[in-house]
Amino acid sequence: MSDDEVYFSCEDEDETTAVTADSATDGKRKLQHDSDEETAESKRTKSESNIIATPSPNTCLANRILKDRFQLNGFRLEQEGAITRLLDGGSALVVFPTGGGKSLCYQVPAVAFRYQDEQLGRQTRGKSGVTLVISPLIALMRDQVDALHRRGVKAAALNSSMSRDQFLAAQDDLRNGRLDLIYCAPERLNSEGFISSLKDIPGGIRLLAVDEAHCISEWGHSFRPDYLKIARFAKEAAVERVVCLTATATPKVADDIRDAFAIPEEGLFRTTMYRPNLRLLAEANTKATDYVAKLAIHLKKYPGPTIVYVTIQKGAETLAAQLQNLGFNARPYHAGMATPIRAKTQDEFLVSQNMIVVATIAFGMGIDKPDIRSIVHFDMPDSIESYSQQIGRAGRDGKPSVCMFYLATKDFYLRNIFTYGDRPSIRSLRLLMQDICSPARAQLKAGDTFTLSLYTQGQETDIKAVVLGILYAQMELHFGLFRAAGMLYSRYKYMVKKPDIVHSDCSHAASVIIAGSAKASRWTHVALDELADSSGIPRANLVRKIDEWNECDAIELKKEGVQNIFRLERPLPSTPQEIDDIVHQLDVSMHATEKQNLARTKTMLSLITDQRCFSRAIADYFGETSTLAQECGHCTWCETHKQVVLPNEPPQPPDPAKVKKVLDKISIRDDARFLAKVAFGIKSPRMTALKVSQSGVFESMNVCDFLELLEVFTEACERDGGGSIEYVLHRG
Ligand SMILES: Nc1ncnc2c1ncn2[C@@H]1O[C@H](COP(=O)(O)OP(=O)(O)OP(=O)(O)O)[C@@H](O)[C@H]1O
Repeated sequence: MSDDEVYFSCEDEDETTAVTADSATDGKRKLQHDSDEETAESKRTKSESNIIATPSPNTCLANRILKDRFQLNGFRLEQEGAITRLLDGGSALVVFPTGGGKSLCYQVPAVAFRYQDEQLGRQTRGKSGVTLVISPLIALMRDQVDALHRRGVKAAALNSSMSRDQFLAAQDDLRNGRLDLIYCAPERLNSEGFISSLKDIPGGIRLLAVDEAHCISEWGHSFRPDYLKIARFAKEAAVERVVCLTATATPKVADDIRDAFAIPEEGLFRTTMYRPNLRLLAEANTKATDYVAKLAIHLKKYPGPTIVYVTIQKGAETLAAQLQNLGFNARPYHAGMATPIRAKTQDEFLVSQNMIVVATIAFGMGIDKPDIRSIVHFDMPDSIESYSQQIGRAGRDGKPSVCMFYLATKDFYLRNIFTYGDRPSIRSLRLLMQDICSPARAQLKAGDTFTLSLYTQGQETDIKAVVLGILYAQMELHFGLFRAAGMLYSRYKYMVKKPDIVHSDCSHAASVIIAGSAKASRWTHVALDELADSSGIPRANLVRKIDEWNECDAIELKKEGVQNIFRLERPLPSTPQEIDDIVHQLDVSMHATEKQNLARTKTMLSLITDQRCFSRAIADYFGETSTLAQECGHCTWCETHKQVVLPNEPPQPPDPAKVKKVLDKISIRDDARFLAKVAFGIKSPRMTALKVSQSGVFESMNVCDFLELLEVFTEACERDGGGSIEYVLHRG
């Protein structure tokens, strides 16, 4: 089908055009900021469509595109409302469960803008702008782009898995207005180059679609700091309208998303998570239980395609092997496995009638298999959000399916490893701030840039990469210290493939590079910073020259040593007091995150152990005002009216002999949290450097409560004069 084969078959085409002109002008060229006029307008549209059966012109256009371009017969529940709102110029928050059809909510408008513009004579061809989709999942981007191409929609993704040629072609298409949709990961918004290239798109960004939008909220279960920058970007790039999409948003998270993107209340489109065909079962087991034997009985009783969720990669491998030994067609799946093996497992699962995938959370996103008959939680998920998303993968064909949750006290150990492992010690935060605010950087002014390797800094300060990312986002967004401006590579090396091009290049940059490079046996190494300093040619010009050779295939290029670039918004803090203030505030915020994660585990536990219907509890958690009865009739509570009780297996108090052994083996006294992590079994960069795992004391006190360990080791550090300060989290 060609571009132009989407026709308007509304009964009255003239009216279509006339009303479209009205509504589209309202939302033109700006983010909708909850103006009274627009609120009234969209309310009127909603209530009118209830009274009169005639759909609005934009609804007509959306339906036509759905049918002609996507070959689908009609919209599901709230899709039409959300898409119409976007085409009317408003922004929206779409909360549909997994598989609910969120993607169409931006794909249909992305195709529609051109037709809207042509109808209105508003834009000339190729200047209808683009829909920018921010998605964290590269595999999902690829699948969606392929599916859109099959439907004749012009879409591309910009991501690290693409070849250079694909990347350049996509950028060229984008610059020249040949794309309806462009996908990228949130991290790309850290690149000043990418952001400035978006400014030149003919017609601008008509719609910004933010997938997995719950990641923007610090209350969400998977907060990602780069998401906070998307809202700032939306304002600065004069994005016309925004659609945020998520499968899980509590009322608090939904409010956060709406606040960040100025989406008024009527822009929220939520459908229920409730699935009448899912039986939600749970049982609690004691330490003495043979969990694998129990699982085997369950899997025999409920055959069919099954996903068994576990928390850690090793757990997936071990359990899959145990099930194979028992004769099941079981396979592991986790992010640590090679991509071709993962792809094979996924492909086989999609067509299998009896396969069991033992997986970490890495499995499931984008899997749209209708006949998954069973989901098992062998370990406790991190939140109700994750639980509901995972059970939502069962029974999409509407047939009865079973979800089993095995609860045990061992689950808390793993959850605590994540929760406590993510909190850096005061020592780490202090080292971080001292490194950032080094005397050399104290000379820099607002607008100047500095570079550093986050990898090296993480190692030196003993902070995990993901946590470092959160801390940097806070320094950027809460303290306004600097902005991430992109990345550069500290080491370049090349092999000449077309000597005629390289050696006949008589530009100044080329001769400086050729003269200043050092040839080893295979590769020629270029020390760019030194060359830039000695030649006076800006580094960027040297990089451009090397990239130019690479783009015309004259060289094979390798870039190494990633450095992050930051542009200062104001001079960095220089006095110890200023630095200490920031350290303290960062610690307070990390403490709050720790508390939130503990509360999330507790809420997950209550869902299973309270005396109430599981389905009702999930609906209440997400603030659904659905018509679901007080009891669903098909969960463990409704079926038995017996409470699932967690066995009373409390942690053991720290054994002084074991504490002494840790202190004997590890001489560190400036970081009590580090010692508690060693004893509990939480890895950290400093531990790897000191080879602590070979000391015989790593994980030696994993039966204890982490906070009790922290108290004991804090006392030991104070006694031994290490001066470790830790704010111990109070219970309750
Ligand atoms: N109106 C519709 N009619 C028929 N099929 C639809 C409709 N809307 C979506 N679908 C189909 O439903 C499936 C799931 O859609 P989609 O991938 O957009 O869901 P999603 O909400 O993004 O799910 P996830 O949260 O898992 O990413 C797709 O195969 C899609 O083609």
